[in-house]
Amino acid sequence: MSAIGRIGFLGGGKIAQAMAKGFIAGGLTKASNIIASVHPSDKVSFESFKSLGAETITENSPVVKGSDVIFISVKPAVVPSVLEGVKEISANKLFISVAMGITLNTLEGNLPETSRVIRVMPNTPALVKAGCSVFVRGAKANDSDANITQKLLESIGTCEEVTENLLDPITALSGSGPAYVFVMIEALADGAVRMGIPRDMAYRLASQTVLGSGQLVRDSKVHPGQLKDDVCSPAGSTAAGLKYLENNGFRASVAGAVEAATSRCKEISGN
Ligand SMILES: NC(=O)C1=CN([C@@H]2O[C@H](COP(=O)(O)OP(=O)(O)OC[C@H]3O[C@@H](n4cnc5c(N)ncnc54)[C@H](O)[C@@H]3O)[C@@H](O)[C@H]2O)C=CC1
Ligand SMILES: O=C(O)[C@@H]1CCC=N1
Repeated sequence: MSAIGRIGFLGGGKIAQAMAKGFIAGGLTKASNIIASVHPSDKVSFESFKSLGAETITENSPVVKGSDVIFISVKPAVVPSVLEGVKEISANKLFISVAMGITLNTLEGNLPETSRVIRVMPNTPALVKAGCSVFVRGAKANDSDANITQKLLESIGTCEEVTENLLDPITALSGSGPAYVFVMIEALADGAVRMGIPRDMAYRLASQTVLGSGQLVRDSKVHPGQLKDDVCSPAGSTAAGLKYLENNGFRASVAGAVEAATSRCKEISGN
């Protein structure tokens, strides 16, 4: 058994698979230390999770009973009923919820008083150990729980502790953000294909460009506006491309997506 102990997932869908695969690939734990439950009708995530080599079942209780750390990775709407079903066996357990918009208050209110809860917002690049996660401690979570959470999340990318009031906009930024970036990569490639570049080469160059640009912002700590200016030669092609983006509301669209996604999180959380 790894130092982390057995890891359970209530819900074995996309994000659970990304995290579990990252934990295994990062050497943090073995597939044999992981167990997940899925909805009995969900053959797709049953097969996908099972293919990681981890035990995959259609009941929630064995996941809680047999795990030291239990991820809550079902859709927000079913979190209360799933917790209701395992409440009796959840005393003194550590739960880590990734459910969008489900507050610590709701999570703790649906579990026994002695359960410890941490809220996390991960993202799917965890699959390739390039995830971006944040976490918030619940009232009963102790330093050891925070350390375990940090260790788990750092094995699949970056991780920082935040306060709960930031979780909805963080969900909209880094939780949902990969989807915005994938659309951008697809759009870059579509434009390139129209200009005669082969499709596979277009994806390769577009994805490396996004990866390198993110890395440059992160590692150089230079303001992104300055880095943008550095690409724009006077009267050059980039300035022409940027003018097109500005005329078509690119900045407002991207910023607006973060605002719209935050509003949706707030609808779910009732804030
Ligand atoms: N997909 C993503 O990029 C991210 C998702 N999240 C959060 O993760 C949670 C899951 O999202 P996804 O993985 O995208 O959804 P998904 O639809 O891929 O997975 C949901 C999983 O829950 C299972 N499930 C449904 N009802 C169940 C029940 N009663 N008992 C046990 N398992 C049950 C399903 O079989 C499936 O395995 C959501 O709360 C979402 O807000 C958080 C961060 C990123
Ligand atoms: O779309 C969603 O609801 C979840 C939350 C963050 C990413 N996916």
